[in-house]
Amino acid sequence: MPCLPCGWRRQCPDTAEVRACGGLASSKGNGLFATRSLVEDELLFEEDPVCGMAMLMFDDAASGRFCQHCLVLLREDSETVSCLQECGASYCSHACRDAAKWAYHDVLCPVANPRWGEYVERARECGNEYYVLAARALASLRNCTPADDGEMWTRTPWFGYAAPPWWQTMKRPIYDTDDESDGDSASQPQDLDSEDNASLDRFFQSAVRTQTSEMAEELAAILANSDSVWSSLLAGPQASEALGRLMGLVRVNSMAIQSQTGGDSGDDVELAKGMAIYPVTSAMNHDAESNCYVASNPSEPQRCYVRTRRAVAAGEELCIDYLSGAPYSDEQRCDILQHQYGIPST
Ligand SMILES: C[S@@+](CC[C@H](N)C(=O)[O-])C[C@H]1O[C@@H](n2cnc3c(N)ncnc32)[C@H](O)[C@@H]1O
Repeated sequence: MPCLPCGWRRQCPDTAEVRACGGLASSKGNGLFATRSLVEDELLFEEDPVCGMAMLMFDDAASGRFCQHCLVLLREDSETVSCLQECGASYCSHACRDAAKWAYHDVLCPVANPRWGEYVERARECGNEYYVLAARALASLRNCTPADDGEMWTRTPWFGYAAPPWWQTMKRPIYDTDDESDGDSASQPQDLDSEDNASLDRFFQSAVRTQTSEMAEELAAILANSDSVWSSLLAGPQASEALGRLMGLVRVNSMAIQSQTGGDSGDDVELAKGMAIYPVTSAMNHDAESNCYVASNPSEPQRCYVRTRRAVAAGEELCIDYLSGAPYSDEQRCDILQHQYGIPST
């Protein structure tokens, strides 16, 4: 297979560069910095997701109505293009079908590979579409040549992206003890002390690791015939760690995307939700008082546009608000930032 440009490698625009946050901010890892002064509402750059990873979140009702690759609405009067294996996936154009096929669909098609259908079903049972995004990311590697040496993870084109083990990016669920509808409130222990909590946390993390290990084994089998150069990522005892870090990468770097291509308001608004990883945008750290924001255009839902909110000096870090526009209380925001992203409350 020819070595085609790999979307994971970050190609910065001339307005910005990725580098380590130094000094007191060094615990943030890398960040994106302005290479020159910028004016208010300046378009810094625009980009598409790496390997075209827009996807629907197990939303069967919506999935037939939106392009499976770019999430644009498939209008009744417009021509659609179907997966050549006839798995039911529809696309808005040949370009989208080809892009999906190149990135992941020729190996991750439930007709070409029935084990893939089973994997998606398991991901759905786990209520976790990150497993699907992680699989797409791994499948996309077959188009990339590994860097020269080092252990396999350091040779991936996403080496350098934040990738905590994903069991560190989630909080043990707390079930609603007020909800008596399931009659199970007696099983919810009240007044746990810190030792009980720590023990339940350990139990939860170990269950997540076991689940990840099973999914890694399944994914290794699915990719076995297509992904030989990279198969060692999911081989041996390190397999669950590798998938766990990839899941963590997906969890802390993906952005919600939304397609809204019906009427402006009322019942005829069509909504589809997806997630995607943007190579350069994913280098941007969070700031509640951010100097930049991410905009999108409903007719091109997967493309993101990063713009300044205010004038920015050369050398200043460029940040976005990770939870911008989300209807969370201050307490919920702190909780999500801390548990999902590992960002301490200020
Ligand atoms: C999308 S990545 C941002 C780029 C990342 N710093 C890197 O090195 O690739 C999100 C991760 O960056 C770190 N991060 C982002 N904003 C932060 C902040 N305000 N304070 C501390 N860490 C932050 C957290 O580890 C978070 O999970």
